[in-house]
Amino acid sequence: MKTRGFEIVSRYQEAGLTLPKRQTKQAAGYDLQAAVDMVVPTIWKQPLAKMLWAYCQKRPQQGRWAHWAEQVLKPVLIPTGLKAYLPAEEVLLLVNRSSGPLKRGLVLPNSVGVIDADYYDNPQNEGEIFVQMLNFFPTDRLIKKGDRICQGIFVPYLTVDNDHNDAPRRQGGFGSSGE
Ligand SMILES: O=c1ccn([C@H]2C[C@H](O)[C@@H](COP(=O)(O)OP(=O)(O)OP(=O)(O)O)O2)c(=O)[nH]1
Ligand SMILES: [Mg+2]
Repeated sequence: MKTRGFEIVSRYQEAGLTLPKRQTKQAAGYDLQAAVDMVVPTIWKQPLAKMLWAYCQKRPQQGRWAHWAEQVLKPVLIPTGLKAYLPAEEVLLLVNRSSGPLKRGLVLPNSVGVIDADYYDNPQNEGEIFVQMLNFFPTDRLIKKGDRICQGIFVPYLTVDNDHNDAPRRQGGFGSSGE
């Protein structure tokens, strides 16, 4: 019987990913790994990126620099290649590892990632879990495939009285329900 768990999404079936594990007997969190190598640029480049960005707005032919500025100004979205199934009355919370900021300067700009039960197998991206990251250390950080980037904790959530939720099923993530 399936209750809650992680699965590998279709596009990473052949990528040799491993499912998240708890590292100690009573660890609450399942450590999620990066599915690919990815650079998280230092936010120290942001003042420069901001200037370049403004410059490029006036000169659209500078597309390459605009692209560079955009990469530096936005959090990086790290694919995990995973989706999670869970009961309707539970949520999977993505939280940083304590060593993330201390040893690597890495933070989740959304603080806690909320993975809803109806995100699983959604029509847009199959429910693939992404981790947002910013790097406040002064140098770029290379995250390697297989690095443990955050931890996922399954928890029950509560609803208010008379919660007649007739909203549709989730179609995607990151703003899919509108602004
Ligand atoms: O760190 C995160 C946070 C969210 N999600 C996915 C799962 C979640 O179910 C969906 C929507 O997240 P949330 O409700 O927090 O974001 P939103 O900006 O409100 O998007 P939406 O309008 O789609 O609800 O995006 C991730 O993959 N990683
Ligand atoms: Mg939402």
